Amino acid sequence: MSFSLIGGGARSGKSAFALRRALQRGPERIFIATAQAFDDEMRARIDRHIAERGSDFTTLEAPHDLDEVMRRLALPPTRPDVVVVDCLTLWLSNLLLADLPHEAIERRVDALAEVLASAPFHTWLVTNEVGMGLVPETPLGRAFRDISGRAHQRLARSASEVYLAALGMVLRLRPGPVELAEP
Ligand SMILES: Nc1nc2c(ncn2[C@@H]2O[C@H](COP(=O)(O)OP(=O)(O)OP(=O)(O)O)[C@@H](O)[C@H]2O)c(=O)[nH]1
Repeated sequence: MSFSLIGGGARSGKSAFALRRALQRGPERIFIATAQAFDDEMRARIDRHIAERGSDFTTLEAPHDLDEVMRRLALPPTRPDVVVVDCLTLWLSNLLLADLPHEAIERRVDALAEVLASAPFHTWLVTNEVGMGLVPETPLGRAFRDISGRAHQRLARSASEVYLAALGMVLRLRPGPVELAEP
């Protein structure tokens, strides 16, 4: 079908925007989280998100196998109306931290782009726009920045819509012309 890519910085409102838009689709909604709760602060944050979503979405967790989970969802009998993936960048960092070679990660991004574009439901793919600050000090940080940037270029090529959340607004980059919306 088609997918929307939405990026932005931390607390830019990108996830809330994607969730609101997803609510406008059919009643079978799935939320796929790629985050893992490694400490109490993250656990509390995740619990808040779960409470906010309430019963509007069925939650799946896919910190490493996002591409595989999307492939399975695209097959009958599972047929959601809409899927929200939050977020691409954490999935990429999970793969990097699992020591996957960079080329293998890029192949998985390709596979993800293909399944998102062909799935029989719409997907909102949330991501963090990284790389606009200082050059990261560590090789791992630099690899993450580069892999994220390349993944965004790849995914934007296949996305039917692309949005950027910044300065408390959501800017629609595709389809043009540029449009402003409340975050
Ligand atoms: N494991 C897990 N993670 C979740 C769940 N719900 C949300 N998350 C994670 O929470 C993270 C987003 O939370 P925040 O850090 O508060 O949001 P943010 O990206 O800084 O802010 P926004 O730009 O407003 O979206 C995402 O990485 C999600 O994967 C869940 O049910 N389980």
